[in-house]
Parts: sequence; structure tokens; C-alpha cells
Amino acid sequence: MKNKRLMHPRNIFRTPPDYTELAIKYKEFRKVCKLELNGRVCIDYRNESTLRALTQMLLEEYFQLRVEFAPGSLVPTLPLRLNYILWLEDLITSLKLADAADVRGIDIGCGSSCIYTLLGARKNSWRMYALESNDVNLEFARSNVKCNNLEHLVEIFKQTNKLIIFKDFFDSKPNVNFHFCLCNPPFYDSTLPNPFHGKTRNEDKRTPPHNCHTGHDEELACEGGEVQFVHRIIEESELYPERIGIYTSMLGHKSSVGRIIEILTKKQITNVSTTEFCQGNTTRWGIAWSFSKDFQLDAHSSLKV
Ligand SMILES: C[S@@+](CC[C@H](N)C(=O)[O-])C[C@H]1O[C@@H](n2cnc3c(N)ncnc32)[C@H](O)[C@@H]1O
Repeated sequence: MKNKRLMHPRNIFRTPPDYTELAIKYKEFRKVCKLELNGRVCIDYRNESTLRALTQMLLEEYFQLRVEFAPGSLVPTLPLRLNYILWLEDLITSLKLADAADVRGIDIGCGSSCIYTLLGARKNSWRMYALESNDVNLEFARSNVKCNNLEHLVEIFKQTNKLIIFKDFFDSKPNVNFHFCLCNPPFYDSTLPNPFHGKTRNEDKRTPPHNCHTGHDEELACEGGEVQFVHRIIEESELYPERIGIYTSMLGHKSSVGRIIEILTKKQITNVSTTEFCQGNTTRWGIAWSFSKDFQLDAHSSLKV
């Protein structure tokens, strides 16, 4: 197929799951499935409760993770989250660590599902530190970690000041350095008059492609949107160049990648890598930067901006 964009080569969802078989196996998932005339299962991706049941079922089937989401909170899609984790795995290999279990990662804004942290811990035995500012999300994240018996690998940290990313956390862990940080930042700009539904010709202000809009306003929006959030991560990374080997973030819009690269370039941060996360009709982007000579990130770049 022309221009077919594929998931990461190791992403198990490159081959679509057999939903009919899974509907037989998982009762809660079966309840949200529709049956086509030919007897095949059909999924309504625009329905929030269907998405919840789908993600819960896939996490259980493929990663033996049982996850609850706070009511009304963001429902993560698993193929995208997995693409990001697999890219991190690739970046970390440049470190040539003797033991993968030595890896320590920070999840900035883990959400109620705590999905990246759970995946990193369960799939790769990474030691994960999940930061979150929303109290309800924190409660659910803690419970998800406990339910999956991953407390020995995961620490959850309450972020009291939303405008800060690392300072308070680093102060609480003065002697620990980390291999990477990851982030799915709040996408929307809360300062816009209608941040979630504004239709505009300006690409940056257009809502991203969604199957179904899930999540609380507070989870999805911040002042300046994702560019400003990642800008803040960059500024704090300059204060702590040694504390994290590879700083990374996901971006929801291609134009944000160019703007973030501009910010990095102005700051003369040149050890930078970008990638695309392709999942069927949805594309997201990843950006990474490092101050360490141990990571040669440019070798991993897959995207010309
Ligand atoms: C878009 S959601 C991502 C949730 C989850 N990581 C995922 O990918 O499904 C962003 C999360 O960041 C949290 N957040 C916002 N500002 C934060 C900050 N300064 N520190 C930590 N978490 C923050 C929000 O409460 C929200 O849960």
C-alpha cells in the first residue's frame, strides 16, 4: 500500500487482534461490542465506555495488567503508548546497560491509569517514578500500581505545584539519577477562549484527530498547551543536565515538533532526536534531547522537520 505508515516494528498491534476471539474471552469487553451481520465483532471507537473496555481488555490480555480509570479521566490508547515505550527502549539501548533492570524512568503526568509507568515496569522491569498533580488521578494511579503488585518497581510522587516539573521531585531524591523521562503533556491551550472545540484555520490551534474526546479539562489543557509545557521541561532540563540521561516528550501536533526544535536550537541543545508514532489513522510525534555524551540521539532520528 502506498505511503502506509506502520507502527514500531516490535509493536504487537501491527497485527490487529482477533476481536471476535477476545470478545468471547472477556465478558466486559463483549458487552460493548457490536456484532456485524457476518458474525464479526465491530468496535465503536467514538464511544468512551467502549474505549475504556477495549483498553482494559488489551492491557489484561497482552500485559496481564488490570487497570481502572478515574471517572471521566483520559482513556489511553494502548498501541500509541506502546509505540512510545518501544522508542524509549531503542534510545536506551545506546547506553549499553549491562542489566535492563537498572533503568530508572520518570513519567511526567502519569494520569489515573498510570499506563506508561505500568507498561515500563511490567514489560521491561524498569524502575518507574510517576509524577502527577491531580489528586483523583494520584489515588487511582496508586491503586493501579498496588493492584498489579508493582510497588517494588514504582514510586508515585504528588506534584504540588503544577508549574514545576522536576524541582520538588529531585529535591526528594538528591542522590538518584535517571535514564529517561517521558511525558504526554496536556495538549490544549487553556488560555484560548474555547480551547477544546475551537475551529480555526491556524494549525496549532486546531483540535487533534480524535476517535473520541476523553479526559478532564484539567488533564488535557494547560497555559500555552503542549509547546509551553515541553518548553518548561526544556528549561528545567537545563538546570539539571546530569539528572536525566534522555529527556523526552510526546507531541500531539506536527507543528509543535518544529517549534520545540526551534527552542532547543536557540538554547544550543543539539543532541536531539525526533520520531513519529503511527497508529492507523492517528499520528503523534516524539522528541528527545540529551546533555550526555553517552547518548548519541541524532542516530535515532526518523523525522525531518
Ligand atoms: C494528557 S494527560 C496524560 C496522562 C497519561 N500519561 C496518558 O498518557 O494517558 C496529562 C497529565 O499530566 C498531569 N499534569 C499536568 N501538569 C502536571 C505537572 N506539572 N506535573 C505532573 N503532572 C502534571 C495532568 O493532571 C494529567 O493527568
